[in-house]
Amino acid sequence: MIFYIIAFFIVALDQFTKWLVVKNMELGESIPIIQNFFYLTSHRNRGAAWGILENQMWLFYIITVIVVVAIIYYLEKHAKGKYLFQLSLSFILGGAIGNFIDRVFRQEVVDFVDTYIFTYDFPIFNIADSALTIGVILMFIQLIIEAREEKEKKNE
Ligand SMILES: CCC[C@@H]1OC(=O)[C@@H](C)C[C@H](C)CCCCC(=O)CCC[C@@H](CC)/C=C\C=C(/COC)CC[C@@H](O)[C@@H](O)C[C@H](O)CNC1=O
Repeated sequence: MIFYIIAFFIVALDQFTKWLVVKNMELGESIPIIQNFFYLTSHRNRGAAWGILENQMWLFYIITVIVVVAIIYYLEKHAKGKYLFQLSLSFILGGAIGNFIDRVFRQEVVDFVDTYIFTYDFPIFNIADSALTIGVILMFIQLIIEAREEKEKKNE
C-alpha cells in the first residue's frame, strides 16, 4: 500500500511543478539557476524521450496503460517483500502516470529541467521523467542483486 502512496506523491509533485511552469513562465522562457549548468526552461514535448515518436499519442496511451497494468500486477503478485523492487515500481508508476496526465489533458508533456552536462545540452525533462529514470535504475540494481543471490545459491 505504501508504494501506491509514493507513486501518488510523485504524481502530485510532478503535476504541481508542471502547473507552476505553465502558470508562471512563457513558452521558451529560460531562468538560469546555475549559470552554464542548470536552467528552468519552459518546454513542451509531443513525443517521448528526445522527442522521438512525435504526436504518436495513441501509442503513448497504449504503452502507458500496459506499463501501469503490468506494474500494479507485479506489485500485487511478484514484488511482495522485495522493497527495492517495489520502490522501483512505485517510481516508474508515478512517472508514467505523471506524463500520462499531460498527454491526456494537454496532448503534450511539460518539461522544464534544463541541464548542460559538460557542453551537451541534455534534453529538457521533468519530475516524471526523473522518477521513471530513477525507477529504471533501481530496478536494474534489484535485478543485479537477484542474479548475484541466484549465483551464490548455486555455488553453495
Ligand atoms: C524518461 C522516459 C521518457 C518518458 O517516458 C514515458 O513517459 C513513458 C511512461 C511512456 C513512453 C511513451 C514510453 C517510453 C519510451 C522509452 C524512452 O523514451 C526511452 C527512455 C530512456 C530514458 C531512460 C529511462 C532516458 C532519458 C530520457 C530523458 C531524460 O529523463 C531524465 C529525456 C526526456 C526528455 O526527452 C523529455 O522531453 C521527455 C518527455 O518529458 C516525455 N517523457 C517520456 O516519454
